[in-house]
Amino acid sequence: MFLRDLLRGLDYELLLGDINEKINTVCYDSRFVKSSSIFVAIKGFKVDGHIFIPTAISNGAKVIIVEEVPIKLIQGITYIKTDNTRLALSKIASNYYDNPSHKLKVIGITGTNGKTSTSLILKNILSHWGKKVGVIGTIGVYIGEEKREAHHTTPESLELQGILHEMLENGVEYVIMEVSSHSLQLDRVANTRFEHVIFTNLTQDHLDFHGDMQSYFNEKKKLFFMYEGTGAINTDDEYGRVLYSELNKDGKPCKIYGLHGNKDVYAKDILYSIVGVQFTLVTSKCEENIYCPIPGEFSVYNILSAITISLEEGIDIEDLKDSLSNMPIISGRIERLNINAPYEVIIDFAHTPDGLENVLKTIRDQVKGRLITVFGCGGDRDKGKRSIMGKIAGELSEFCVITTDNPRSEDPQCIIDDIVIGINTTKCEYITIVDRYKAIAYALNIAQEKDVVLLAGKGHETYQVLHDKTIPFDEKTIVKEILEK
Ligand SMILES: CC(=O)N[C@H]1[C@@H](OP(=O)(O)OP(=O)(O)OC[C@H]2O[C@@H](n3ccc(=O)[nH]c3=O)[C@H](O)[C@@H]2O)O[C@H](CO)[C@@H](O)[C@@H]1O[C@H](C)C(=O)N[C@@H](C)C(=O)N[C@H](CCC(=O)O)C(=O)O
Ligand SMILES: Nc1ncnc2c1ncn2[C@@H]1O[C@H](COP(=O)(O)OP(=O)(O)OP(=O)(O)O)[C@@H](O)[C@H]1O
Ligand SMILES: N[C@H](CCC[C@H](N)C(=O)O)C(=O)O
Ligand SMILES: [Mg+2]
Repeated sequence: MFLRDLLRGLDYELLLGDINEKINTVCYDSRFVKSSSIFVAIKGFKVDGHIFIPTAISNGAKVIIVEEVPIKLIQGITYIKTDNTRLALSKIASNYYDNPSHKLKVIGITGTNGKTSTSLILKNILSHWGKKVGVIGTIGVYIGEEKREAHHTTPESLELQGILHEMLENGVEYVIMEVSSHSLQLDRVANTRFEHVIFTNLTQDHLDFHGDMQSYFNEKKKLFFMYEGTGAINTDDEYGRVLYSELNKDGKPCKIYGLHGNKDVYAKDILYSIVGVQFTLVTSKCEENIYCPIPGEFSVYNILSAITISLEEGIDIEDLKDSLSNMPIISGRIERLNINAPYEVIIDFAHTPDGLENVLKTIRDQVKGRLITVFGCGGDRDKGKRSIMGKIAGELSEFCVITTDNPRSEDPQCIIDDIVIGINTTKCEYITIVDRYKAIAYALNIAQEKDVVLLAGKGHETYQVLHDKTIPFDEKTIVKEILEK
């Protein structure tokens, strides 16, 4: 492959060398550079990738893409300068893999909560319809039914374009992709063509990274300048309404969904139970009974967004109803464990104030005994959400066990102290136990007939990230192990 082909569509300045250079691979990490690579130097949050240029060259890089002109340019090496190397990486990666997103129908989902859940609902609908589907998100990457682990919710552009290319080679027609705000800010999804996009909601999270809600919203909004088909927006959400009014002004095709007021797609006569939801779906063309075995009001929102896109794609309503009623459980999303005990244990990924409030309210209505909540908050992430989550858990539970989530580089006790500030504003009884295994054991030990124990925050995760290592931590196995003892 020639460098000139990889640079197609990119604004750049040739500092030295030749754009007819032959290239084998593209890298943004000097440690993975091989002979005849392009090395893209990225100014990171921790280090400036420009300092690794000499290492990249000694590892075989023939082309260096920079934001800043290096002090010394070496003859025989091609140097390209561009304003934003993360953005350049996305362009080069898309060209390298022959722009796979242009040959796929990529559906992007953004919002604070509900991306993973919605992506898996949509995957099931499209698969049931007979399509081969790819999914890229928090739980992993699916190519059809083959599943792989993922390090990010939305991968770096080079990996993303590689995955899209592989999906295309494997006969995938539709790709459903969670688009995180980090990925929008860091140009991981730039130069990707989206067919449809979904906005689920926006509530507090990631303010450690974005600073404030407006900046967080501005990143999410970027996805809505990247689609060619339809944008589906939850306008029960206040940020969804702002987004819709901005797009409407520009005449961009979008459909709104929700539970309240005038919507293109909405639900009425909703019946909630611990095993699922039932409602009447109303659109301009139909009024149909829908059942889906995923509980909670938030699930109705996720289902409505998936329906909105499915109808845009022309899926037959009977097909749609059939796939929704046979929906498998979503791992770690309000998942009831199959255990031999007089009480229930539910695992959920709620790790934001809104997510926790939603899941607690959903369970609250169904609990005949006490609701015992075991939760913590992640380290090195938005500190402001901790006391809010403490208050919410305290207001909606009979008892809380405050413990560790993924502490990362922080002291777990300090994270717990932040949560305690919030729970102390409520009347809820609680205990703090740093060790999450012991915290779960404590909750199961005090649980009585008809109680529900909610383990919130880790959902599908099978590990715990401590300051110096990642250890196996699978809550489903742990609960069974504790009950067997
Ligand atoms: C905050 C954030 O997103 N950081 C991302 C960012 O890292 P960074 O800027 O700190 O990178 P850095 O370590 O300073 O390195 C700068 C450059 O030097 C290069 N380097 C570094 C060392 C070396 O020896 N040689 C070398 O070339 C690096 O490869 C990099 O290109 O660029 C990296 C490369 O793409 C990402 O892996 C990294 O994700 C980190 C690990 C991360 O944890 N991100 C999370 C917060 C994230 O993205 N989460 C969202 C989900 C959020 C949600 O729930 O909604 C996600 O999409 O996963
Ligand atoms: N539409 C929704 N609105 C609010 N809360 C939701 C919604 N859907 C799911 N939740 C709650 O939020 C938790 C996370 O849901 P999900 O994993 O689908 O979100 P996500 O957007 O993918 O999160 P992440 O950003 O961590 O990838 C769930 O376990 C549930 O408690
Ligand atoms: N995608 C989310 C996952 C959080 C999961 C929770 N268990 C935690 O570690 O905080 C994030 O990176 O903020
Ligand atoms: Mg997710």
